[in-house]
Amino acid sequence: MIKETSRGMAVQILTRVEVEGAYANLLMQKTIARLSDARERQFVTLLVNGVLKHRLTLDYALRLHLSKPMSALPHEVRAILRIGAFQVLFVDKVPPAVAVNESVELAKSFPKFTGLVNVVLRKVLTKGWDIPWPDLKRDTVRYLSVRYSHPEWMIQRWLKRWGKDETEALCQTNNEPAPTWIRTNTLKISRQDLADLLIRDGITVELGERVPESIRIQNFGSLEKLEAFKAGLFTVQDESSQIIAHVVAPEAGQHVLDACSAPGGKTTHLAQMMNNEGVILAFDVHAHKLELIDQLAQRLGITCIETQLGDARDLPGIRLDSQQRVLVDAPCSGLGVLRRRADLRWRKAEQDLWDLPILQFAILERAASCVEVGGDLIYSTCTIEPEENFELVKKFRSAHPEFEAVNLADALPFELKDTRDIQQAAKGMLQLLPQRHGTDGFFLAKFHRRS
Ligand SMILES: C[S@@+](CC[C@H](N)C(=O)[O-])C[C@H]1O[C@@H](n2cnc3c(N)ncnc32)[C@H](O)[C@@H]1O
Repeated sequence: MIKETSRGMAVQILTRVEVEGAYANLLMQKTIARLSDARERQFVTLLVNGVLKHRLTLDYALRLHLSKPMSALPHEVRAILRIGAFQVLFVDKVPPAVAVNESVELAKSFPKFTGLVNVVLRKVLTKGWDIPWPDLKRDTVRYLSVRYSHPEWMIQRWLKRWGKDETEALCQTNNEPAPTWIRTNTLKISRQDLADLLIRDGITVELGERVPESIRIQNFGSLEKLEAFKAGLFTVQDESSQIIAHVVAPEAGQHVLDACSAPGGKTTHLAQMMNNEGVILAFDVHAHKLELIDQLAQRLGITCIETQLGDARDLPGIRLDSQQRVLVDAPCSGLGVLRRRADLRWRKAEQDLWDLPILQFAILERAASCVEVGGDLIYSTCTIEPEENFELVKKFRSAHPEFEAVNLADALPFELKDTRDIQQAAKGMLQLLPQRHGTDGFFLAKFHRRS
């Protein structure tokens, strides 16, 4: 049995993720709840997310000192080696010798492998980053894949689209820790007043430049414990996601449909913009996720949302031409948020980029049929792949001439600077890219139904 220390817990979580395919985030939340010390909880999170993200690089570095493949070792021993190598190579605040000794301690639960863990990690420590990488020029895909721990199929796509330098920059950004953004609940407080409250709680704040409600926060413990959180003064939402409600631009009293709404980040933002007046029909295909919307709305003091269980390809009970605004925040591959979701890169396959656009297109078409004449349709995803974004929108536009593109320069809450973005925006579309914009990868498009 592995000890219940913070490193031991990280080994348990990583083992279950690998063996059972468990979702790292959910499992981690449950497991670290057993720890009373916030710093220990943070350390487990750092180890688990770090190993998940950098797994390919770590295995490459470890394999140099192993006579057999990692797959020949018990799962727990693999996790111990990866955690040890991660601390040695990536974590400055842990002295490398401590990282190795603690890993050897853990490996004592697997006596046959204690010596191996000791020898291999000491070699990793001695070599450091002096690693013989694949040749960058001759084998660019493999180099970028093992150097930045991304699947080769992703690298191949991005290289074709953007070339080596930009692909490398994207991979680097994906490996950085994601910033935490919150959205002010403007039904209850102004952004400045909220920022002042948070500063009094010792939190570092920075007002966002793209969205008038956004605040970037640092140096916080458990957000749920803050009075401002309990009072519903804010919710956690990336700044790029906060752009969407501004582009939808609903007005108080309107009928709005949110076709894929859970867990309710954008739905509740729409409600704020409508001053909680009107009706938002919030659909989702998963009942348990609809409960999250209800809980969030309750905490934020929002009452104009009606959650409805249903497939957005059917939208049962919704009349044609009945909605003034329709949002399709589609289920997608999520390739724009790899820095935020540590294990996502290993959960996706290129096949998803064939299957998802079929679902996305069917949802978009049905949702479009609900837009009233003179109303607006907004499509968004958190991916950077053209099949789910530009190509899908192009197909939709040619099938639906009753919709015209809305120039996003007039709809966005911030000014575009890059000429490429300005040109795209004039055609009603915008692709935010982590490596260019420093945001999550996000796509949005807006169409107006002609009268
Ligand atoms: C990108 S997420 C939506 C995020 C949400 N708009 C927010 O801001 O919090 C996509 C959602 O679509 C839902 N979904 C997937 N397939 C669906 C379908 N066929 N019909 C309706 N919802 C679906 C998923 O359950 C997921 O909650």
